[in-house]
Amino acid sequence: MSEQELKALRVRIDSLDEKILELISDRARCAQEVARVKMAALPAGEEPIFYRPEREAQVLKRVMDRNQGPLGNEEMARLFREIMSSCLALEQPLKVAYLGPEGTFTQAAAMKHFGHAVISKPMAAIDEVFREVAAGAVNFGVVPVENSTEGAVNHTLDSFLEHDMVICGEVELRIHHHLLVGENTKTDSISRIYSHAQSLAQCRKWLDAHYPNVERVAVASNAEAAKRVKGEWNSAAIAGDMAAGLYGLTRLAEKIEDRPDNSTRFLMIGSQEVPPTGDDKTSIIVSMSNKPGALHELLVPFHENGIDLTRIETRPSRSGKWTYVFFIDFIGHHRDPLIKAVLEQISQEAVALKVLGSYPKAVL
Ligand SMILES: O=C(O)C(=O)C[C@]1(C(=O)O)C=C[C@@H](O)C=C1
Repeated sequence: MSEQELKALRVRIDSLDEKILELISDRARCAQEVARVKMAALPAGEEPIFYRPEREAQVLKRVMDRNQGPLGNEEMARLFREIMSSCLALEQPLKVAYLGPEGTFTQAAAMKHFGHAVISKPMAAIDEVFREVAAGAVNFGVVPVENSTEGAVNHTLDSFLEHDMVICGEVELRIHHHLLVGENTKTDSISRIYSHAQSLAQCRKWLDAHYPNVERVAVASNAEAAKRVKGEWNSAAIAGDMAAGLYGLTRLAEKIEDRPDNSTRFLMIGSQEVPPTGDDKTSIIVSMSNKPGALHELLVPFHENGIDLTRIETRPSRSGKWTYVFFIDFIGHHRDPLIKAVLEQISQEAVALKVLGSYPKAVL
C-alpha cells in the first residue's frame, strides 16, 4: 500500500469519526430529553426510573439483528452497550455493588451488563452485596449464581432466602483462568497457590498434572489471591485477565481451566420489576410439603404447558431438618397469561412460592 493510499484512507476515517461523534452526541441529547420526559410524567412524590433493562435488551438485539459486519454481532453490541451506558449516566449515574475486591470476574460481569459508566462498589461477600442493595445504598447488585463446571453458588441461593430481592437481569461470562506470579517468582520456587475455592476446583486436573505437591490455599476471591502474590516471591495465584492487569502480574500459564467452555452466570439484583420483552426468563423459589411425589407435582404443570425449564436447584430450607426449597428458572415472564396460570396451579400445591423476578434473557 502506497503512502498516498494510506493518507486517503485516514482522511476518510477522520471524516467518518466526525459523523460518528455528531451522531453519538445527538443520541446523548435524546437520552437527556428522555430523562426530562420521565420526570415530567411522574406522579408527585414518586422516584423516577431511568434504567430500563427491557429497553436496553431491545436496543442491543436490534443492533445485532441489523448488523451486517465486518464487525461481529457481539462486538457491535458491546460498543452500543457502552454508548447506552454513557447515555444513561447523563440521566442518572447508576450505583452498582458487586462481589469484590476490584478485579473479580463479578466486576467483569457487572461491566459487561451495565457498561463502564456506572459507579461500582466492591463488597467483601455475597451477603454484603444483598445487604447493600436492600439498604438502598446502591441501585443494583451483581452476584455469581452458577458455574458450568462447578454448579451452584450456594451463598447466592441462600441469600435469596434471607432477603427480599428482585432479579432484574442475567449475564454469562466465559471464565479463563491463568497462573499468575509476581515479578521475582520463578516456576520452580512456587510452594503455594492461592485462589477462590471454585476456581481451584475449575482447574483441579491442570493443578494435579502440573503442581501435584504444591499447597492449594482457598481465599475469598481470585482478585484477593492476585493481590496476595504481588508481595510474595514463592506463591502463585489463579485468576483472570482483570486481576492480572490490575496487580501487574506475569502469566506463567494461560487458560488453565479444565473445561474450555467454563462459564459463570451472574444475576443483577435490585428492587425494580422488569416488564416483558417477549424473550424473558423467570426465577422462582418453591417449597413443597415433605411427601412422596412432591417434586413430580411441582414439575407436571411446566411439562403439561410446554414451559422450558432452564435450571432446577435444591437447597436446605433452613426452617426445619431435611426440608428443602427448589430454585427454578424457566423461559417466560410471570405476567404472561400462560406462566400466570402455571404459577397459580403450583401455588395450590406448594407450601410457599416466591417469584424472584422476570428479566430479559442475556443478550451479550
Ligand atoms: O429509553 C429509555 O428509557 C432511555 O432512558 C434511553 C436509554 C438509551 O440510551 O437508549 C438509556 C437508558 C435506559 O436504560 C434505556 C435506554
